[in-house]
Amino acid sequence: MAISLSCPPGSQLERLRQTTPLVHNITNHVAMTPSANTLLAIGASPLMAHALEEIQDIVRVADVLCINIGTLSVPWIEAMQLAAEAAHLAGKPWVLDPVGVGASLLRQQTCRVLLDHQPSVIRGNASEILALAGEASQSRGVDSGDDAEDAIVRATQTAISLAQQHGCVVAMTGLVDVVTDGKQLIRITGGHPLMGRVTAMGCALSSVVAAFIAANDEPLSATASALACYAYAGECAGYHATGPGSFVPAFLDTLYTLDGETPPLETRMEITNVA
Ligand SMILES: Nc1ncnc2c1ncn2[C@@H]1O[C@H](COP(=O)(O)OP(=O)(O)O)[C@@H](O)[C@H]1O
Ligand SMILES: Cc1ncsc1CCOP(=O)(O)O
Ligand SMILES: [Mg+2]
Repeated sequence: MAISLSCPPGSQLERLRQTTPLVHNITNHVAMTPSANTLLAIGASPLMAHALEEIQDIVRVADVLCINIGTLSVPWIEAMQLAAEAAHLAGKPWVLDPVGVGASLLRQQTCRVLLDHQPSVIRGNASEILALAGEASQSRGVDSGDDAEDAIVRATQTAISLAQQHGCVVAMTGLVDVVTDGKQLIRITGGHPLMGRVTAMGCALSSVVAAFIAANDEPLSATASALACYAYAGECAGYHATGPGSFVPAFLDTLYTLDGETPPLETRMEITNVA
């Protein structure tokens, strides 16, 4: 059953721009600069910080936290745990990006502990969503190997179960994106294959999701809006680009010029009830 969003996506982007949320990122070495540039382009304020000694101060001052496990080390894991706990206790929203969780035991154990601190949103590709739930996946390092139609169908069910189990929103991205809170499922179309040929596009998206949920009250529709903006910008940039090199500046420029008048992002969304 298709229903309309309670809050039009254009106004969610507008609220982001009006409030300029401060997004605290504990992210990987690859994604730091791309994520900061992406947040600035869309209208949020990035802050990268991972020192254990300052992590609670940073959580206190930031509007939202995004934890990305892409390049783990033990001191960073301690900081991630402390940050997630502090955010949860302070009632601040936080996003988990389980980069390459199927690739190592360390990543799996880290995610298990982080999940105890109740993320608001989990954002990953299909292989990461399957691996996070302890299911078999064709994980290929940080890239998804579960892009075939049957794998996506299975991973979508897993995303719904994960959302129900952890009481959070799960965003699973790829050729098609799905967002669920375990009750509703929103399918978002758009984007461009070049998005898979540039590193840290998913990581930066997780940070953008964080900015949207900080600026808006309802995490399910805020996450869907973030994904719809991203998909729209990716599609436009892909149209103008001749390859991954020219895609990146075109993508940042499109995010920067998105506004409330941008063609109906809600037309990219199809909503169904699942529970
Ligand atoms: N083949 C594709 N066609 C359209 N959009 C894509 C494609 N692959 C990835 N994307 C988009 O790229 C962004 C990052 O998603 P994804 O590649 O799944 O993340 P990750 O980089 O973490 O694996 C999402 O907005 C997603 O919709
Ligand atoms: C290549 C790589 N290796 C460790 S983290 C990382 C970046 C992954 O970025 P994304 O998940 O957005 O593709
Ligand atoms: Mg990723």
